Amino acid sequence: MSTITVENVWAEFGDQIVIENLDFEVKSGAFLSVVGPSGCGKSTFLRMVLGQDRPSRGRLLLDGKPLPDEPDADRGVVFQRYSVFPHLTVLGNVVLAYELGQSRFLGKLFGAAKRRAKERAEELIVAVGLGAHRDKHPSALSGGMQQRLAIAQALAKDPKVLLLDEPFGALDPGTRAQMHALIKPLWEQAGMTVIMVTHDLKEAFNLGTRVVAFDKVRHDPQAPGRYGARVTYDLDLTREGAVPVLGFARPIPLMAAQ
Ligand SMILES: Nc1ncnc2c1ncn2[C@@H]1O[C@H](COP(=O)(O)OP(=O)(O)OP(=O)(O)O)[C@@H](O)[C@H]1O
Repeated sequence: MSTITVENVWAEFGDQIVIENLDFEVKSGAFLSVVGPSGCGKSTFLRMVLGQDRPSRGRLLLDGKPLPDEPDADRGVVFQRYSVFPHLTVLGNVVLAYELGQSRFLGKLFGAAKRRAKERAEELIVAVGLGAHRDKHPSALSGGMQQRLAIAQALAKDPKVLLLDEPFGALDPGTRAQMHALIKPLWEQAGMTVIMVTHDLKEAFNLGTRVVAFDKVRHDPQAPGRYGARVTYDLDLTREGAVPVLGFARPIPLMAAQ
């Protein structure tokens, strides 16, 4: 199980409100796509779920328990540009990620556990299509291959929740399509809950079981930071004839919202 509850969550930086009052639940095993205009707080939301940022108000729960305030093995993440370790091979990078997931403080495994780490890393490298490249260093990999490596690293921790922040944004359309074909079965097999931030609506709908749009519904021209983004659309794509739960097609002008 890996249900995420977003309970009255706000993100405020000084007097700038970025996110106001997000309140929804992401079912265990869902693939949630988060879309919205630039600067509306999508990455901030993802960082809060990851534990890199804290909500200024509200709570985030995983299976009913508060998510720890710092990243842990329950949560894997892939960013648009992932900083893999340049001095380690493909295999070395995935083994290290596995070791860090298993032995957080030492970051090292020994004996049978080390052998298991290597076996698991090799399975993952094959699963993401890098079997022929396991001894290469990241500098010898294309952008798409580096993202495959980043995905293998994230999966090595066997996370309950996988967070994807524009993971395919820097890839050409062909490689992007290959990555879509790769991520879907990996998600289905692992039974993880996925939250993916993307600017690409087609990608959001192709991969997601649910699409949520963030946007500001109130604007104060005198104080741009006064209002934050909320959920303006929430589409469950597993339902037949899915319809928006909330129907704000466009941001509501300040006067109309009052
Ligand atoms: N630590 C921080 N301190 C101050 N402001 C921050 C911080 N983190 C995020 N912000 C602000 O929050 C706002 C939303 O940023 P965020 O990156 O979450 O948006 P986004 O929707 O992911 O944008 P994009 O689609 O362009 O990546 C921005 O105005 C940003 O400056």
